[in-house]
Amino acid sequence: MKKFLISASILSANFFYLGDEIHHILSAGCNMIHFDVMDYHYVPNLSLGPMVLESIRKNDITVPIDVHLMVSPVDPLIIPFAKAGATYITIHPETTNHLHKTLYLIKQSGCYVGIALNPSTTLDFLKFIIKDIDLILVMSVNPGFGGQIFLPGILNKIKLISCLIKKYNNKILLTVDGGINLNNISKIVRAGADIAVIGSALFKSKNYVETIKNFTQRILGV
Ligand SMILES: O=C(CO)[C@@H](O)[C@H](O)COP(=O)(O)O
Repeated sequence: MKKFLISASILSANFFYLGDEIHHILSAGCNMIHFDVMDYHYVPNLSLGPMVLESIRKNDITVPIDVHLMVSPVDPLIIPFAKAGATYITIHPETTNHLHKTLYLIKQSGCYVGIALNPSTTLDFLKFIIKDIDLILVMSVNPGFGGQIFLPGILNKIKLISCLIKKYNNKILLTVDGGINLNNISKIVRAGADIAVIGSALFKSKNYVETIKNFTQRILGV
């Protein structure tokens, strides 16, 4: 049985104190870091580059880091983020012309392979790559910004993907990203998720320890 993990989306952190923010969320009990990369082209926002990731790794942060590349074209950024210390590299299928080649490039770079699905992305193509991936990131908001509202229709999509994973490749980690809060976390766990990416519900809260404790209670209560 997979242990349910909480991944902190540092896009919502206070960048002035990024190092402290990371230490605080990890000592509060977060298991992973979610690192959003945006290029002002694939999504209408600009965020973090490999230098920031490298600084995080140079400061003894050893937890898994999922680098979510919301950039197009995606291939040129895979090696720089792998070298900077990514554990998972997660890409959107529409940001490459040759998906298998891109997945292979991630694997060759020494990282685990993730695929991100926008709310409107259908699941048909998954059967052709399901043996080649380690993580599926189900977007429950349209990518580009933290602080958006969870799209309730995505719960069914999580259930469908969870069934596919159980049938074809049970090692895949099913991750849900966008608008997760204390009111919907139980439903997300029940739908079959393995990892919750949490941004504003964590970083905009007053007390990270309390917040993670509250999330954990709800997760364990499922
Ligand atoms: O990738 C994205 C948005 O594009 C997410 O990782 C968000 O940054 C999650 O933040 P919240 O929705 O939890 O505030």
